[in-house]
Amino acid sequence: MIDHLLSLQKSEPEYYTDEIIKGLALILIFAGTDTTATTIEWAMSLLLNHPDVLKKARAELDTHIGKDCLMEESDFPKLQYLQSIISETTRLFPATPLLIPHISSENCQIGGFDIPRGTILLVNAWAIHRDPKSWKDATSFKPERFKNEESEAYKLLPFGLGRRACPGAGLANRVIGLTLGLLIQCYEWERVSEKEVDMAEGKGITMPKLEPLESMCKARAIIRKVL
Ligand code: HEM
Repeated sequence: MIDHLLSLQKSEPEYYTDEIIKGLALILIFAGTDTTATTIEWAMSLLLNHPDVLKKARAELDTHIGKDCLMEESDFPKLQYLQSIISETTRLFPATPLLIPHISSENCQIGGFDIPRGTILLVNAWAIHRDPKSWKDATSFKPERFKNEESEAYKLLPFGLGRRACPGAGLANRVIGLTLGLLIQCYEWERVSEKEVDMAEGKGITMPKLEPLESMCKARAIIRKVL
């Protein structure tokens, strides 16, 4: 990307200044790292509290990828349950729960409220994702609800919607899917004690866990085969 921007700098130096290029690189790092890492941590925490789901995800990987090679991006279409786990994690714990503030460009009405032009608007994705009017058993972790993607996935908005939606959604899904899939494929995971992992939320632009996740893992046989 930087290579491309530097070549644009040659043809349009007044727009593609070093500062603009630095800004673009920084926003991608800033918007893309913490959000992705936080989502993986929430997903692992949910899996540790739901060993049945973890077992089902591992079985899916063992069935469709096998025990001799590591999953790759091209395997995603075969791993529907893994995708459902990611969707259900971003439903319950959207990394940016209030998305990013927007300003109304015209006078408008939202949900019966008159909104003057220039008003700062926040979308509470966290509350929308847990609204019992939209979701059955709204606060429970049930990846199965996304089995028929068409019926439920359209109600999710962890990446925002429309023209200003997250341009990194595709990359994030691939990085989360690959990381989570490989963690499940390569290790047996367990909680550090009988006690469930604390799912309390901390504060921040991205929503961290209040207590960082601690867990135990044991390498599976596949590690010896592939490394
Ligand atoms: C789980 C991971 C991620 C989540 C939950 C997430 C979520 C979001 C949300 C909610 C927005 C604002 C959308 C709105 O206001 O309507 C946004 C914007 C943005 N995201 Fe992401 N994001 C993630 C990963 C990434 C990655 C990997 C990148 C790039 C490498 C990225 C780059 C951006 C950028 C540049 C914007 C600003 C877009 C604009 O203002 O037009 N994000 N993201």
